[in-house]
Amino acid sequence: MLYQGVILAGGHSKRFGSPKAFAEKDGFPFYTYSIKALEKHCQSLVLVTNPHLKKQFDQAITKQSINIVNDEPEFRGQGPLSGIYTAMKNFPAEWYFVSPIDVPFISAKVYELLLDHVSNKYDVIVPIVKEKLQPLLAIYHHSLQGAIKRSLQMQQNSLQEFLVNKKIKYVFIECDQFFININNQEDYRTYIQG
Ligand SMILES: Nc1nc2c(ncn2[C@@H]2O[C@H](COP(=O)(O)OP(=O)(O)OP(=O)(O)O)[C@@H](O)[C@H]2O)c(=O)[nH]1
Repeated sequence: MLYQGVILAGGHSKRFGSPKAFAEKDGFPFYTYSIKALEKHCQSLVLVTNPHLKKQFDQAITKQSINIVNDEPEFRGQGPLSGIYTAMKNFPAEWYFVSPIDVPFISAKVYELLLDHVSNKYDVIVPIVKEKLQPLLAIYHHSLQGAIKRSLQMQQNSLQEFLVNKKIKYVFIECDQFFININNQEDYRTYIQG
C-alpha cells in the first residue's frame, strides 16, 4: 500500500507573529519533527506551503525525497483542506498521512496507532484526544479528493465540517503531549521554554 506523508505548511502564523514552522524546539525547527514522525511510515513526503514561505523551505530542506510545493492556485489560502487536496492531486497514493507544522511533540507513534485501523471501510482515521477531534493529524483515503475539491469550490474550507457524514474511524489516544499545538508566543513560552 502506498502511503504519502503530507506536511501542511501554508499557514501565515498570524497569531505567532513569525513563520512558526521555523521556530525551534531543542535546536531543531518545528517542521523537522513532523518530517521525522511521517518518514517512519511514508514512502514519500510532500510539504505543501504558500509562495511567501516556499523559498525558505527550499533552502532549509535539502533532502531530495521531500517535495515542496505550493497549494493549487485555485484554492490558495483556503486552509488545511487546500493542502490535503494539493497533495492528493499531485502525488497519487492510497492513504495520506497528514501533519501540521506546529506540533513539535509529535511522534511516529501517533501514526502507528492510527495505522492499526486503516481499512477500506473508512474515509479517514482521526485521533480523539481528551474528547477533542484532531483532524490535522490524521490519515485520509485518496477517494476523498473529489469531495474535498467540491467543498473548496463552494468555499467550505472547514476541515471539521468537511468530515461530517464521512466514514470516520475515531481512535482514542491517551497521551495528549503529542498534540501540543503552538499557536502563539504564550504557547511557545509555556511548552517550549517553560
Ligand atoms: N497548505 C496549507 N496549509 C495551511 C493553510 N492554512 C493553514 N495551514 C497549515 O495548517 C496547520 C494549522 O493551521 P493554523 O494553526 O491555523 O496555522 P496558521 O494558519 O499558520 O496560524 P494563524 O495565522 O495564526 O491562524 C499549520 O500547519 C498551517 O501551516 C493553507 O492555506 N494551506
